[in-house]
Amino acid sequence: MRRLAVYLKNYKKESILAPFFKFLEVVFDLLVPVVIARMIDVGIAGNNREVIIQNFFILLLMAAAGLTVSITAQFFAAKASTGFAAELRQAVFDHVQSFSFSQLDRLGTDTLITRLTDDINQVQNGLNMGLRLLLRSPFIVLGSMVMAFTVNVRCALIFVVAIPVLFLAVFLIMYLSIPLFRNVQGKLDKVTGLTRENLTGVRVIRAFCREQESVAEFDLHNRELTKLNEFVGKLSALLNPLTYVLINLATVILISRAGIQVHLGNMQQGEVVALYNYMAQMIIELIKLASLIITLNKSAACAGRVADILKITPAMDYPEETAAHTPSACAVAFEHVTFSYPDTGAPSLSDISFSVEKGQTVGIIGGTGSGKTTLVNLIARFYDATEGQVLLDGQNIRNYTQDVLREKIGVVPQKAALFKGTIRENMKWGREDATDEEIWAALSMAQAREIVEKKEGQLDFHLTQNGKNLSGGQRQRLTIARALVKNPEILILDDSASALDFATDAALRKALHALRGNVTTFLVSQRSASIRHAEQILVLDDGLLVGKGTHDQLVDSCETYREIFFSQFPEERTKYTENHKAESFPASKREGNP
Ligand SMILES: Nc1ncnc2c1ncn2[C@@H]1O[C@H](COP(=O)(O)OP(=O)(O)OP(=O)(O)O)[C@@H](O)[C@H]1O
Repeated sequence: MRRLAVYLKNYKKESILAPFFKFLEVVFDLLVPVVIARMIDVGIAGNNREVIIQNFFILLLMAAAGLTVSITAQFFAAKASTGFAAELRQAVFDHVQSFSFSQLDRLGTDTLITRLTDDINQVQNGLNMGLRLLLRSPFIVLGSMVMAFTVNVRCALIFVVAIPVLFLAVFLIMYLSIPLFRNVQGKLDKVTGLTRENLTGVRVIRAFCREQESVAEFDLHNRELTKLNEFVGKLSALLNPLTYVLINLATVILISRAGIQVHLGNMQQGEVVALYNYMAQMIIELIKLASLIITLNKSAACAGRVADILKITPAMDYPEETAAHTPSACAVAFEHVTFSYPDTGAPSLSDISFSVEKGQTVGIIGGTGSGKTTLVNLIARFYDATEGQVLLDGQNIRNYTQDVLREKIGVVPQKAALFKGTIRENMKWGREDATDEEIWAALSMAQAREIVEKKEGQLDFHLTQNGKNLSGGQRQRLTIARALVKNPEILILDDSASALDFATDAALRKALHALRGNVTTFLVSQRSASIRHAEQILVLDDGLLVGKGTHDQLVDSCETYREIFFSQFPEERTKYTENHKAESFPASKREGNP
């Protein structure tokens, strides 16, 4: 909680004024029984009309004043809590942005969504209630006791016993339910995760007729959440009957004691009514306090979860300034790089070494899960190598500031991600000050010009969330264009042409070829045709670099490459086998010549 308090610093005034006005309301509330007692004992008992009317107007005035201060307190509490929640949400969101991919993988998106939304809402709710009621209820309870002493000391002693017993009951329930609220939020993470997965994959679910299984799984987790919520709810609900029983017991004792005192002539009826009123106020306040404590419990559990996120220090640190270095002819080099994803056993890349000259086009090929994406992710420093080092322009990648690094590298990820907004806005993610001409040039190069020209409003065409109003191939071409707008020194296309037809893929490669000299390009692909003409091809197999060289060199020397290539070009296998035979058994040998 203390970690979160800093986000309240801009709302100090509101955080003080809200309980202050609530305190004024308490004062008015505590004076009401005294005025009523005077009305009864002086006005009614003495048949004094003037006193009755006078006190009636005093009560009206006190009610109006009470209402005004109550609304004012509500206003300040709402202002402080909504402002606090907005700042906290922003801070958590900003903090999450600084997490490394490993940290994001480990935490998972679902829990981050719950913490940024539901958890922060619960904290906001708790703060709002806390500012208004946390002081009011104890004020009223203790104030009632003090006022009871001013009315009759003997009877007031009942309050002295009743109040600690009541507080003990409230504390006990609180102690039992706090840890359970954390579990509830954990289960909510699971339900959020399932909701997200099922809604984003709804088409696949329907295509595979998995609706029933999805519903059953959701049902199971939803029921678990409900069960736990019910249990916590029942535990919390105990609070009301428990406080009622205790307070009613105290009331019975109070009335029987006070009745005797009135009978003996030591007390007046109005004073008994006042004492009863104080007891009634206590009941109401304790009930409010009980529900406040439930809300505060929930809110404390959620605040803890939010604070846990803020506590995480970003695993990836960047220097303040990029270290000075002499430019190298080598754009990218890997020196004995090994990489393991967090919490996984075997490394996804083992002892990888290669170097790439500036302006070269590098093809990366290998089977599914062989480590292609992992390798290019290390070039963009989405992850840090577990062992060995990655060099950019002859300098360790860790010595670059984040901005310099991001400026140097343009990445087109495997999954084309576009954002809600116009095409122009999406293209400008590459470079904020890109002109329309530059955007069109990038679109042409990415074979996306025609797509945009056909759309209403062209660059002003509105993309829906995730670019869902485009086809998969169209989205891919736009993401390639976005990376090209950036004009990076190193361009990484991670299987970015997989949804393109062969002709478009070939045209794209031709256009990228024209970039040579300026840009070092990494082309990850499962298609041999896409990388065949690269100056250097890296062949991965199960995290190992099993071949590097040109296409011809690899066909001769690398079994894995040969297999991939021949599986896609079977006619080449026949040619290769024949040539190979011819080399092994030259014509002279076959004819039996020496
Ligand atoms: N975020 C992750 N956490 C844990 N393991 C991962 C993660 N991403 C990939 N892996 C594992 O690392 C290995 C290499 O994965 P990678 O995505 O680099 O393969 P790839 O060659 O790009 O595959 P594909 O051609 O299918 O895209 C795989 O065994 C995969 O299961």
